[in-house]
Amino acid sequence: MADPILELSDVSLSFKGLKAIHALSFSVERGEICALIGPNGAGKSSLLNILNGVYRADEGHVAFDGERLRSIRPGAAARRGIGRTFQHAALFSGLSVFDNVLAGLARHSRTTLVEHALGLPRDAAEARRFRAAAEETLGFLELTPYRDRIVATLPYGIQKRVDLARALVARPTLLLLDEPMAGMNGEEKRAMARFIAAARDERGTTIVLIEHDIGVVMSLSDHVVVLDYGRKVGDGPPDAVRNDPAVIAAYLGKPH
Ligand SMILES: Nc1ncnc2c1ncn2[C@@H]1O[C@H](COP(=O)(O)OP(=O)(O)OP(=O)(O)O)[C@@H](O)[C@H]1O
Repeated sequence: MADPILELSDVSLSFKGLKAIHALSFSVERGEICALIGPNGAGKSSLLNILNGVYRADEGHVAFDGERLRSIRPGAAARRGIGRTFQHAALFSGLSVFDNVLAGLARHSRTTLVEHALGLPRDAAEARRFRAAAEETLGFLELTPYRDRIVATLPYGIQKRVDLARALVARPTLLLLDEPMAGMNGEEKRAMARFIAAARDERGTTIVLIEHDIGVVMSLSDHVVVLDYGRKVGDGPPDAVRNDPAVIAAYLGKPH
C-alpha cells in the first residue's frame, strides 16, 4: 500500500520572473531512494532548497509525513527530521572527522546555553548521547579508522562520506543529497552507492538525491523523477523512465 512521506502538489518557484519550477507534483514513498535527474538548470537544487526550507514555494504545497510544511527554516526542517547535504561539501576542514560528525548534531541540542556553560547534568547526558551517536555513525559508514584524522588531509571520496555521516548522525527520516557522487571516481561512487543503500535498508531512511550519472541512478534508485526547465517530464521506476520517449527526448538522448 502506498505510504508517501513526501507529497508535492503544484509547487512553483520563480526567481525575479524566471520560473525555476512549474506546477510540480509528485510523491516519495517512505523508505525509498528517489533520484531527481534533468539537465543543468532544470530546477533540481531549487527543489531541494524548498524541501528543507532554504526557499519558500510561491505556489502549491508540500506535505511531509502527513503535515503541511509551511515556511519552515532549515534548522526547524532538520529538527523535524529532514537532513541535507550540499553539492559542495562544507566540512570543517581543519577539524577531525569525529568533530565534523558531532557538528551534525548541533541543531538538535536541547540544552540551554546556561546549562551548557555550567556543565549541568542534562548537558553532560546529552554530550554523552551525541558522542555515542557520532561513534555509531562512524562505524556504520566504515569511517572509524579515520576518526581522528583532520578532514583536509583525507581523499575526496572519504571527505564526501564524512559529509554523509554528518547528515546521517541525527537519524533524519528524510535525507536530501545534492550530487553526493559529483567528482568521484568509479570506485568511490560504488562505495558511496553502497552506503546510501545501507541507510535505506538498515535505517529505513527515505532518500531524495540529485545525480547526473545515469548508471548510478538506474542501479541505486527505486523511483526516478525527471525535470526539464522546471517541469516534470518523467516519474516512475527506473526501467519505465529509461524507456519513456518523453524522457529520452528531454534528457537521456541529449549530451549532458
Ligand atoms: N538564487 C537564485 N537566483 C536566481 N536564479 C536562480 C537561483 N537559483 C537558481 N536559479 C535559476 O533557477 C534555475 C534552476 O536552477 P537549479 O540550480 O535549481 O537547477 P539544477 O537542476 O539544480 O541545475 P544543476 O544541475 O546545474 O545544479 C536556473 O535557471 C538557475 O539559473
